[in-house]
Amino acid sequence: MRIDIVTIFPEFFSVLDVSLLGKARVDGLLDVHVHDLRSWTTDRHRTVDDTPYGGGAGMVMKPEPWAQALSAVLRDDGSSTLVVPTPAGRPFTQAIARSLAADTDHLVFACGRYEGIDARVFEWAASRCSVVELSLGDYVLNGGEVAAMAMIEAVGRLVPGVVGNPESLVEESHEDGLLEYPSYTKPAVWRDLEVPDVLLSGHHARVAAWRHEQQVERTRRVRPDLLPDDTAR
Ligand SMILES: NC(=O)c1ccno1
Repeated sequence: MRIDIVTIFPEFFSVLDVSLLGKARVDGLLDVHVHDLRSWTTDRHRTVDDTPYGGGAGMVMKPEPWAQALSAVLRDDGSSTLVVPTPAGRPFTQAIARSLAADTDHLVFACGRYEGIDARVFEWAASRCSVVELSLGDYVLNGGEVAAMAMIEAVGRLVPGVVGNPESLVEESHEDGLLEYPSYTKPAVWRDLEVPDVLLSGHHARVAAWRHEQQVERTRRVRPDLLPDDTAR
């Protein structure tokens, strides 16, 4: 999978050189390129923003640098997906992460700052690629970079080969519509707190049943909204 990121803070994404995603880049599983939006400005001050039409506080990102930048990174065949992290987007979920990891091989992240990017950029881009506006949650960040980083990690880790043991991707929160069960490791007793006996029983069927019960109980307690209506909440 190729990932292009357009931002005015390219240094923000140096973290993509470490850990699993960093190794995936070295292994050629992820091909990540970070671009400075200001590379596509033409004035001495490398201006990327201006005052909003209609008035209001803050500044809006100018359309032309974005159009130049996206023209340089979007594929000509329309196969790119432009991801716009924004609080005004659809909620980013594990299902969306799975879909992006499985169905796209080129993601372009447009990281806005200030009050956002001139809306015409996305109208223009929609004739050249799929445009998806996605929100990390119902809160506002100072820009799209933190959200893009989270989305890149959530999608990148699902690309085959990035996570060493694919089994570890299966029993995770939201993979089956439930929150994950609690996990334990040695010692069996720690500060007078014991690991549940069933996990020491070696009885795989009982362990599996207990873990599912824990998932349902935790989901009912913490995220009842995730449970189907016909499940007793
Ligand atoms: N909630 C979000 O995804 C977001 C992106 C930029 N600011 O907030």
